[in-house]
Amino acid sequence: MTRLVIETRGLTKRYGGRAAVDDVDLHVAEGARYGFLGPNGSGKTTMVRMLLGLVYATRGEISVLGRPVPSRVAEVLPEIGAMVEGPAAYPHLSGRANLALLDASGPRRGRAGRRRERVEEVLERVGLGAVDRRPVRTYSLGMRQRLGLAGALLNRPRLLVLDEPTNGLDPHGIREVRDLLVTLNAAGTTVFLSSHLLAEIEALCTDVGVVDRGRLVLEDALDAVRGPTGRLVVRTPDPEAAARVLGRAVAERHGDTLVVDAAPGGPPALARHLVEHGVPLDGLAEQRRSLEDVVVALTGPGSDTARGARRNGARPDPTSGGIRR
Ligand SMILES: Nc1ncnc2c1ncn2[C@@H]1O[C@H](COP(=O)(O)OP(=O)(O)OP(=O)(O)O)[C@@H](O)[C@H]1O
Repeated sequence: MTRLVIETRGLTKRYGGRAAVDDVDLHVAEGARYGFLGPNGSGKTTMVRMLLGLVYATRGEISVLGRPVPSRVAEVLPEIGAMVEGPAAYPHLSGRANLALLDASGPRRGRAGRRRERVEEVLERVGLGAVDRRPVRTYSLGMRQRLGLAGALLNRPRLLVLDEPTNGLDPHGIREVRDLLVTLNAAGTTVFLSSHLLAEIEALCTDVGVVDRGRLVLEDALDAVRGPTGRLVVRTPDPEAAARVLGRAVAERHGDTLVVDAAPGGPPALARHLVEHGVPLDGLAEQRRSLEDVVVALTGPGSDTARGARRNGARPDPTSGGIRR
């Protein structure tokens, strides 16, 4: 049985009459890269803060690394690396000096030399090693974000809990953070991150939880969410000929790409049929549902989650179902 490193039951946080987090049962398996997806204001930060014992729930239970939170949160914090809502740092000190302070205030032990090594190591890991001794007030937002991530790594944590870790990063920085999280995860760290970017979760995560106005509307493995649509995607330098040969089986056409209703025999039979009729092929693949389609289907096209997902860079892709023109 898979071990859960985060589990909540009926977790609810009310501010006045309004539920910021509403009756959420969350399940984060050990070894996962879990994306908690929702638009601004859907309750992500509140959830992250409750997991870390920074905000108390109105109702419900939380277990992190097998211990109840908040009652035994002090036991688990040394095993967690966290970054919540724009990392705080002393602006007049360098990134190094900030990390050294953080390290000294943490549970880590060791001689001064070892502590210095630890700081250098995490600075290198997040790509700030070359940033010399500039004060943090001269850092860009992306650099501050990396510094926060470096702080989260000091513990060599078993679990990383990150609230919008790529906020403020340029595409290059986003890719670097993604690669870093994949590397850490491959070495055994479970990653829980919140994001309002559907494309980011699709690119990085193994599991997804979708939150809409405080409620968890979907939780599953991304592979399961992105199941086959029953159609095939054909790429060909001669789409006219392919369209003639395939006739009514063609459901959609976009440039050199055709989306075709699957026939008995699947991709091999279709490839044979096309080649026998002289249609050259560049590619043939099963079409899979996109996370965007699933989110829209669950929350409605006008929902905050669906709109936010589209606004924030989910690109139409014919290899995924639901291309819209
Ligand atoms: N301390 C607070 N007092 C009152 N309302 C709050 C408080 N913190 C959050 N809320 C409300 O709870 C809801 C969820 O906020 P939360 O910050 O958790 O969402 P979020 O998904 O993290 O959004 P964002 O990405 O904008 O931070 C919002 O309506 C917010 O206004």
